[in-house]
Order: sequence, then C-alpha cells, then structure tokens
Amino acid sequence: MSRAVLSLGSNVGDRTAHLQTAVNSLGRTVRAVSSIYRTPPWGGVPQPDYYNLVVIAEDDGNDAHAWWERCQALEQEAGRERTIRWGPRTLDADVIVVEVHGHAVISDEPELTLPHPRAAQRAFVLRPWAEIDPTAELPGAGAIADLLDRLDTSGIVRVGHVR
Ligand SMILES: Nc1ncnc2c1ncn2[C@@H]1O[C@H](COP(=O)(O)OP(=O)(O)OP(=O)(O)O)[C@@H](O)[C@H]1O
Ligand SMILES: Nc1nc2c(c(=O)[nH]1)N=C(CO)CN2
Repeated sequence: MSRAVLSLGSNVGDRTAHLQTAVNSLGRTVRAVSSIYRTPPWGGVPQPDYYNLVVIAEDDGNDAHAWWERCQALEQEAGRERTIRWGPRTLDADVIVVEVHGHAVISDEPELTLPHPRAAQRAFVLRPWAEIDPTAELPGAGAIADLLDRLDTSGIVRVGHVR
C-alpha cells in the first residue's frame, strides 16, 4: 500500500480544465483533492499566475516510482512541452511525498527525489496541502503549517474546486 501527495499546476490554456483532466485521470486512486488556488509564479520566470491544487492518492502497489510515472503521463496527456526550467506549462505534476506502509520514502535519485526537494519553499504546494491535511509533516523539514507560516501567502487566492 502506498500513499502519495501530488502537486498539480497549470498556467497555459484552460487552467481549470487541465487540472480537472489530471484529477479525472488519477481516477480511483484519489482520496482527497484540495480547492484550486490561483498562485503567483514561483521561481523568478515572468509568466501568468498558476492554478494549483494538491491531491492525496493511494494504491495497492509499493512502488514510489509508479507515482512518478503517473505524473509524467498526466503531463504528456496535457501536451506539455519541455522548455524553460520553472517556465510556463499546461501541466506541472510533481510528487511531493510518498509513504509505503506508512513510512516516508527517501530518495536522492535525480529522476525522482523524495520528498520533493523544493516543497518546503513552495506556498503553492503547502497551502493546498494544508487544506486537506492540516497536520501533515514534510519529512526532514517539519510540520507544513509551520513551514507555511514562514512563507509569503499573500498572493494566493482560492478560486474554486474540481468536480
Ligand atoms: N519528486 C519529483 N517529482 C517530479 N519530478 C521529479 C521529482 N524529483 C525529480 N524529478 C525530476 O525532475 C525533472 C524535471 O522536472 P520538471 O521539468 O517538471 O521540473 P520543474 O517542474 O521545472 O522543476 P521542479 O523540479 O523544481 O518542480 C523530471 O525529469 C523528473 O524526473
Ligand atoms: N505558483 C507556481 N509557480 C510555479 C509552478 C506552479 O505549479 N505554481 N510550477 C513551476 C514549474 O516548475 C514553476 N513555478
């Protein structure tokens, strides 16, 4: 049994539709979906605001890599083209944390680093995650509520929900 926290973001095209399609594709694995938040672009590249949400998903397998493959498939389904790092995209799907049988997977592989190495600095991840799991911990970094207290969340606005 594995449980994953996934971050989905879009800032090209119909942002809500891209998020909706991705959540639909995750199908029966989905256990919780946050609201959609409009978030200022993180990373210094000038670009439109993103729509972001966080999904908690579970399946019977024990393979953290399978969550990464699912995220890659979601990005491909959205027609994502790789251009600039931290630049605009139809869909950004990141694996934030994976737990197998209740234990966090730690990985420093470049292809799948876990927990996601930049999650603690990203209010666009922590804000939606805190909505659906307020007492969550980011392994190695602490309680997400405490991490969020240290970040600027002033530009983050809840704009809706997927169906
Ligand atoms: N936890 C993870 N979730 C998703 N991708 C990861 C993770 N760890 C490593 N990667 C790798 O990061 C590579 C770059 O991913 P991507 O192009 O989505 O980067 P990015 O979204 O611009 O930046 P960031 O990695 O900071 O979110 C991917 O090829 C992927 O294999
Ligand atoms: N607010 C926000 N900023 C980002 C996002 C994202 O999903 N939301 N994804 C990025 C891709 O690396 C870069 N910057």
